[in-house]
Amino acid sequence: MTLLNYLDHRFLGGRNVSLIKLPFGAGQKKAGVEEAPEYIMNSGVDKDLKKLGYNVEVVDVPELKKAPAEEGPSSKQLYRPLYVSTACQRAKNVIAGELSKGSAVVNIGGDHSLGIATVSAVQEVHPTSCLLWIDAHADINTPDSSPSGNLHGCPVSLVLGYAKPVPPEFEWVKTCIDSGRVAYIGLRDVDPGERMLLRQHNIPFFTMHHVDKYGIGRVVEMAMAAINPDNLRPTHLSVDVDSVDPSIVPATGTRVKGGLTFREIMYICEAVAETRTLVALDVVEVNPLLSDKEGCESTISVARSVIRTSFGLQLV
Ligand SMILES: NC(=[NH2+])NCCC[C@H](N)C(=O)O
Ligand SMILES: [Mn+2]
Ligand SMILES: [Mn+2]
Repeated sequence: MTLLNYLDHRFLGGRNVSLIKLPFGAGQKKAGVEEAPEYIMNSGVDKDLKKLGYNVEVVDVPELKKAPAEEGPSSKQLYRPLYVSTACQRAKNVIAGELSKGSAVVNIGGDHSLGIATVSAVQEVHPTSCLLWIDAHADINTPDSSPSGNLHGCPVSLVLGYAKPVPPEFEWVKTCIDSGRVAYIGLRDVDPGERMLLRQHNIPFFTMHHVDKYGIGRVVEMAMAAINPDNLRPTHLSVDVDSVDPSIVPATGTRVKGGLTFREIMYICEAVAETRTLVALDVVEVNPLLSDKEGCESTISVARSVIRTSFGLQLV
């Protein structure tokens, strides 16, 4: 009997994974999310991946912690647009560099404004890839529709080209993906402007209501059928840990009740691993300062499990 090796990737020749530490948190206002890469790395994710047979490279981008001297005026009511833009431009270059070597990347945030960088980099190197966004939130506010001014609520609108006019700080961001290659799972806190965009552009989204109604198996099947039929596209999986229920992921800045169970998030990662199309994984919004020791450990262990499972832990 021959088994398909779990390392047989459809798009990548080698078995190289770059773990990229992105200590950045100015896409929102709570301190601590920039400390997460250190905590997540210390949980042993590099050893996990080595055990699975990968060559692992750890890349740090420590300069993301340094804010520009002056924020400068912005036309919009955005929080720290210059800092977010500068950091994302830097992160994008580092991520694209790793992807260009033929490696898969794990982008360890940091807050979800880094999605501007991760999607830009993935689409530059793998221009046909699809994006599966796992989140309680849609993060598709435009600078105008954003209720908070926090850019971690806006990355998807920027890469889809929906932010009009584009704030001057983000003119470098290309419209690099189209609505037919983006799907969401886990939504349960969507702003009115976001709902309008999702409907207007026909973006497939599966809320927690759909997860309850159809079960996670059908939901993942429908989401992948919409954006990656027949696994012909590389996959970018962007996991905001607040997609998971706050009872097991309390250390995050925008908790919303009624999230994915541990098995449901693992199922998503397993199903993506099984496609052998994963080129990039984001793990964002862990904030170790927002919970007690136990809550923090639980959150980090979920982040660690997301990484090793997406890279094939359960595959035989
Ligand atoms: N990546 C996140 N946790 N995003 C939360 C976004 C919350 C809200 N929709 C906003 O725009 O501010
Ligand atoms: Mn979120
Ligand atoms: Mn998010």
